[in-house]
Amino acid sequence: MLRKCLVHLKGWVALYIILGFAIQFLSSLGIVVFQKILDQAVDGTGIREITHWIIIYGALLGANVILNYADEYPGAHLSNSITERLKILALSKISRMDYTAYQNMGTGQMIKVIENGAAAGNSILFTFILGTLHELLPTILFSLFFISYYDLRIMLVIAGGYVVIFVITNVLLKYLYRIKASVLKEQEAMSRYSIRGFMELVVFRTNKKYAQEISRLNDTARQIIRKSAQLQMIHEAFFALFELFITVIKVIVLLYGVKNVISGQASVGVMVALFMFIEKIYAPIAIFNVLFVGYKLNRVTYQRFEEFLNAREDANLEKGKAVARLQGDLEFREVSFGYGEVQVLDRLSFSIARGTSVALVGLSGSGKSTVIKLITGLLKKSGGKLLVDGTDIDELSLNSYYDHISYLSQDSPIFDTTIRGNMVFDQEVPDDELYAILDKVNLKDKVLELPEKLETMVGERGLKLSGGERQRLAFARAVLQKRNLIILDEPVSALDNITEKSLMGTVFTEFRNKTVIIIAHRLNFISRVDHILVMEQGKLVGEGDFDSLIQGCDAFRTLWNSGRGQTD
Ligand SMILES: Nc1ncnc2c1ncn2[C@@H]1O[C@H](COP(=O)(O)OP(=O)(O)OP(=O)(O)O)[C@@H](O)[C@H]1O
Repeated sequence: MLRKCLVHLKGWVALYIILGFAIQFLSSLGIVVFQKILDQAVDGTGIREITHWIIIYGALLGANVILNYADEYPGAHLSNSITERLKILALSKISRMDYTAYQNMGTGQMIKVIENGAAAGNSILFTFILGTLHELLPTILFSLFFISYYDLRIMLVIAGGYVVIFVITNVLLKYLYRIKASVLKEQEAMSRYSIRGFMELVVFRTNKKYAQEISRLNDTARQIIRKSAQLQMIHEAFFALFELFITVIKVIVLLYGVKNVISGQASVGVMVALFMFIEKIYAPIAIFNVLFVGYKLNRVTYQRFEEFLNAREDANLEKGKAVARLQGDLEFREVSFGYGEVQVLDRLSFSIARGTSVALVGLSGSGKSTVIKLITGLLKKSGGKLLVDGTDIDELSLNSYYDHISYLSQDSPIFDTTIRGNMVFDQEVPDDELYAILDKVNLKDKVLELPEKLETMVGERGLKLSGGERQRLAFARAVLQKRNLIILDEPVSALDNITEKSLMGTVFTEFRNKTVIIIAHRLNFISRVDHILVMEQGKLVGEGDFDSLIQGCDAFRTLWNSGRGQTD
């Protein structure tokens, strides 16, 4: 994935590296020119000759300033592109991900894995790989080259010392990995605990859950802080170790340098230049060591992101027979489904004829939503056949199937855009038509009252609307879509009885001759549907119209008499 990112940005990468080499070459050349100026001054060369070199020195420094400034642009472009690209990759992964893999991961944990992973990916590519190629490598190469030009032995000692430190680093790294992996796990747990608290203020406040969650977070945070401090100290130890090594080299160079200057074997300029190169080489080698440790640790984080990117995908989204037209005939033939070992549906069989309205009823946990998720292709059956217009759903391309269905779930059926955007996405539909539909779902007056009317932004998950208004707006979208299969998963749970009655009236007129599948706990409108399926513990225990079920199905009668079906 990271390689793909680099290839995608190859032009910028090449420019960034070339600029890095140019900057370091000019800067090293500057030191050599400085050494010449110093030695000529000590030797008593004429001022005209020296001025000539000083102008060259100034020009080199000036050119370097300009290149350094120009270098900022590709740097900023690359660092931002990498993070954003990885986040886009993550969202596009979710668009293809198998639904059960998505459920298993959990939103809070997934967000942390993505955030950490994108940041780690950026550190690996930009900070480590590109940072090494752009700055560290040219600095080290040019410095070693020029040091060897003055004294080959010093160059060899520095290069050898570096190898020793690098080996020690690698040994210590194994210990660091373990701490890092456990910090990551704690961070993901923290995100998992906190994300619902951030998102669902009302539920948490009224259930007085915040105190418990905050105490849980406190424990986790303490672990993270302790382990992160440990990590930081070990990390910094690499830097300190190398600094110590370079200090020894500097003392040795000073000792020999002063001796050679006194005996006339070396010039002051050469000694100063050597010191400048050692200073120059010290920082990148130490930084490389730290970056290398950072890189190895980031790989641990990135691996978790990669596991997410490699999560199972829904093979049916694109592959399979394209659905050009959907009539809306559905048939479950001995369909079974389970979550792991737990069997939820057991050889379920029923048919839904095109153009009919069907209600799925049953006690909580009886398997209604599971049936809907199988019909929408989110869950995959473990046995039997689920036929859509005579073809098994596993053979259909789901993305083409979705062009023909309207699905309204009970929670957040709204997107963070305008009222218009929620109804039509990006289609052009005249305002008159939109208001006519809003009228049908009892939302026209509300929208006309808003200062920005159809252009009003509804907020994240439609939070600026009431629950019932959100559901009615989602209904307006379904009416406008004019699809042949309409799936309504608890569509009226947030509505009062009067609005519910009027909206269900709209359903039966607007969706006449379409296949409509409704899940509902409240059975107020149940006598109006063509067919009712009664579920109990993953099995069908009755089906028929209202009258026949009231007379012949105990489970249905119990549900009806339990008060759910009584209109106020
Ligand atoms: N992700 C899951 N992992 C494991 N079991 C699950 C999962 N989702 C649902 N179940 C189980 O599957 C069974 C059927 O659940 P389902 O959501 O289909 O019921 P339902 O009839 O729609 O319930 P409700 O009316 O409460 O929404 C339940 O026993 C539930 O505990």
